Amino acid sequence: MEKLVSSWFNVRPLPEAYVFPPEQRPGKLFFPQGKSIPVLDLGGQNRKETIQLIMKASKEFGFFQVTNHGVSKDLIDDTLALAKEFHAMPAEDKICECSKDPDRSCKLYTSSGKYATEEKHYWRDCLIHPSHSFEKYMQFWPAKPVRYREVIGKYSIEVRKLSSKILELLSEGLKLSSGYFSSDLSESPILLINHYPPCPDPSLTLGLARHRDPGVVSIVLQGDVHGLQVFKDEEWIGVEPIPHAFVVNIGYVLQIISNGKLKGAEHRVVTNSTDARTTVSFFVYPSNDSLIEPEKALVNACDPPIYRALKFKDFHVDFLSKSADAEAVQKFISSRSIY
Ligand SMILES: O=C(O)CCC(=O)C(=O)O
Ligand SMILES: [Fe+2]
Repeated sequence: MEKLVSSWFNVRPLPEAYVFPPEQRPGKLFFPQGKSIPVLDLGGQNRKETIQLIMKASKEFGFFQVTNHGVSKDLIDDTLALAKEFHAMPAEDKICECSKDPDRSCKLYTSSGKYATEEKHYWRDCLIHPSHSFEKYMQFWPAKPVRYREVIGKYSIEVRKLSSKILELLSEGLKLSSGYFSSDLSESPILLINHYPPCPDPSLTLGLARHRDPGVVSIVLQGDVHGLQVFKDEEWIGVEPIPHAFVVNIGYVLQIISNGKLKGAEHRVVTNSTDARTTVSFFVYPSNDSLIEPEKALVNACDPPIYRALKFKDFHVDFLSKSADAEAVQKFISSRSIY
């Protein structure tokens, strides 16, 4: 395997393979206070009001944070601690812990996962595995650190409940039936444990390139280190770390189902020179054979489908081949596509 950045991050200067062309570099790393993505209190009593706020945030930003979400602070702290402990292990141990499944359901990679073919590498290592079902996949999760399966198992259950709560609010806001998303549309969630070590020159490189997420929604635990940014009105907005809050964003699948009423926002990760940043992303994914298309109840003669029907696996394979290129993905999913 190519070398994990966490194994050599203190090498100086930043190697050429990580230096992005000037137009893709992060530019300003710090942003004036003021512009920020919405923060929603999910513990509020008024469900109607919560739905209005979540719909407004999903339409205008495609990104928001949630507090009072029902996942305990202790579990969040334990999860982040385990995530950091995993990436702090020696490379041989990490590789060994992620090599148990011949079908590679659990993988450790560096950069984007396309190391051999990408032009530049990202300053990031990533552990990725299915979050459910436990019966099928937990046996392939890392068994070291020793509490990994116990803590990440509990976290997977709680964050999945939170995703269902959020999807219930969104389906009500879209006037879809209750339980709309608790179907094959949310059957195959995955977890990514991202790690961005301190970087010798954060102004020249990226932790993750500008992208939209592929799934229904993503729920990200970003800890207390800055780095995530959202592109809004032609500028990058930093997502302020709020202790124990989750960052939620709309993925392509929900954009397609809602026929563009809700839109995924482009985001990226910048690095810093002093603090390692470890984050946990939970992606709500449909099963591979789910048909993803604009929901019939949301289209009509005046509002025709702007996306075509695709099996999730076909969309996903294509997405992975062109994830950073929003225009290419848009072309592929468009109802006017000539594929
Ligand atoms: O690490 C982060 O803050 C965000 C990660 C992300 O965008 C992703 O996993 O798709
Ligand atoms: Fe993302």
